[in-house]
Amino acid sequence: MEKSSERVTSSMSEEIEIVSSKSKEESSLMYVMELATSTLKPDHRIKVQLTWENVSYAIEKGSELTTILKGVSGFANPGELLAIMGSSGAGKTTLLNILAGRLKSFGEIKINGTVAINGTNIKDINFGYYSAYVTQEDILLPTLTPRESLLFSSKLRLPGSHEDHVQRVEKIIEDLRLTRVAENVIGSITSKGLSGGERKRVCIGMELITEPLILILDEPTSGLDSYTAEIVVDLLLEQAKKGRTIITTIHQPSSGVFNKFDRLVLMSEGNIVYQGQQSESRKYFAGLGYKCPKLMNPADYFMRLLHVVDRRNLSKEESEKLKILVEEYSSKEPENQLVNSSELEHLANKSFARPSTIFEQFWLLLKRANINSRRNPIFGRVKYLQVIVLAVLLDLTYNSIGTSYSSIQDRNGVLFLLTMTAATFGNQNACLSFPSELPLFLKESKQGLYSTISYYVAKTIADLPNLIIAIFLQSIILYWAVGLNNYDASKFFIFYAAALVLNICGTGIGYIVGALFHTETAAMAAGPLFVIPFLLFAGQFVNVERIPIAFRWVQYISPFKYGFEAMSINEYTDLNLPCQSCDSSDCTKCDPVKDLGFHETLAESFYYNIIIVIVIRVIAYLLLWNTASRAKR
Ligand SMILES: Nc1ncnc2c1ncn2[C@@H]1O[C@H](COP(=O)(O)OP(=O)(O)OP(=O)(O)O)[C@@H](O)[C@H]1O
Repeated sequence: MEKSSERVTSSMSEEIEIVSSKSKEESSLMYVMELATSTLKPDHRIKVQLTWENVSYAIEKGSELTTILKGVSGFANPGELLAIMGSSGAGKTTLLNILAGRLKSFGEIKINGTVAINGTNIKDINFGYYSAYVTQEDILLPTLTPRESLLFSSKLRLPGSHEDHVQRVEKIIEDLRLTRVAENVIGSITSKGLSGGERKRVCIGMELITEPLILILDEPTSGLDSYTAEIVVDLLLEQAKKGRTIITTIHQPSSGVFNKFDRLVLMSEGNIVYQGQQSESRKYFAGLGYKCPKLMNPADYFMRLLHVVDRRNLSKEESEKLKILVEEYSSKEPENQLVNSSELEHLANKSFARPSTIFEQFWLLLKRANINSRRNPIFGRVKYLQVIVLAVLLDLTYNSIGTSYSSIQDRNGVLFLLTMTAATFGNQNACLSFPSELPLFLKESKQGLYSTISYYVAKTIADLPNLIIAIFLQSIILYWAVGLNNYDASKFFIFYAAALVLNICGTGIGYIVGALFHTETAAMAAGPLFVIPFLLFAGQFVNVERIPIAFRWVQYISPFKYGFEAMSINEYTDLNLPCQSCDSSDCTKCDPVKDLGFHETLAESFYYNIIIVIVIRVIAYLLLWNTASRAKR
């Protein structure tokens, strides 16, 4: 929310004001006109140098202080690709995240030092306006195509007409050589789709949409074969040639990839032990007595040189080696920065113009969620398969249930099985699909692209059509075949409405579990715990009048109790069933609803369930909002 409000602060008048304070050459009328009418992306002619000075990162737990970064300094120049390498646990990702402004002192984490662009501390400007960050994991919606992903990314980030966005996206598709796969569904590890390299290029493309002047990437080649890794690095070099400042951490580059870096930062145990031109690195280490064999990949050699067996307990040999490397690096003449930050243009505190109102955001998210919901097998094919198989199974088992006394057990069985499956299928499906979308939501929410409410309402609405159709199909297939109450047409529709509300409840509980547990596996494991108590006290397993007093309250908040009750009242009203002991003369009519211990009317059971649906959805929203707020810190 904070960031999105920052985004609004930019206005055309501010842009013009900023321009007027610039050098004579830049404030030519043409330039003013161009900026004033631009789509408010950073001006690509500005060159940005990123510097960091004496950056330290420590974790203070009581009296124990663990220092992860030990006061490191350095710079990244425009037009260059800077690679940060080092042994595992050296502090590469920590440094990268500090440079990207993603880590702040908080609680036990203490961060010191300054990070600046063109001499301005990144804390004093909206760094997100000038920079973009590509995470190590590919955060994408697997159901979308690259073209769709880029188009939504463009529309959510920048203002402009549909044609502007399409043009921008097509240019990126061409630049990132994604034309051949632009219409293919992205897919994921479990569902076939784009290759790892193609997915990574889509991720980079989604960040390049705003034409950032600084691009920061966390291990963009991890998991890729050496050839694909080279393609990705080539693309980064192309972006650097356009004047961008590119910083990336990288794990084990092939020699082909290594030789492409312009500059190199080598880290060990929170220290920088080399910083300079990549082409000079072999010579530098050879000068210290660490000569890389001619036929060996220098990256492998440096990794072996910097490797330590146990970070907390360095051997004597490792400590001595590290001491020499750190001392030699400190005594080295400071590297010529090539671009002096004082010569670079001072950067103003600009923000992106707000691309859309909350309703436009909602509309865009609804369109995206709709595509996702239509193509998502969990909410699509799997859901239909679940309900159809269940309906056919019930048809075959209960076929023409009849109106004998024993049909009461069968009717209760059918209705409760439907209640149970609504709870479990809905819950499971949401537990599987909701957390899988969470990383993208959190990333975009952190970038301030939209509000949690826009996302949540769009997602909730988009998931409904499949549910409405699937439950209708299920009801049609089983209602008459099983032989449920056929008194009049309203019976079927009330049954359908109760089943639908039950399914909406089941899905809603899945959203709660997903928002609480964040990963599919954890949500799937925890999911049943959130439905079993409500099912236990829904009236079938234990007569509601016999529920222990301590647990009696559970039935009042159980959506499955009210759903089962609504279906039972609908089923048994206007249905003449004989009593068990009926001997024709003084036969009293059976009352299975009363036998189940239900007291509400049909309207009341619907009313309470609708309130519960709303409460469940509000709880899921609050949990999601809380997760998003925590991720923004
Ligand atoms: N918040 C934290 N709490 C505790 N330890 C942390 C925290 N953040 C980082 N560390 C530790 O700091 C060290 C450096 O972490 P970092 O992720 O920066 O290493 P890295 O060089 O990127 O390693 P790798 O290549 O294995 O990803 C690691 O030992 C990590 O466990």
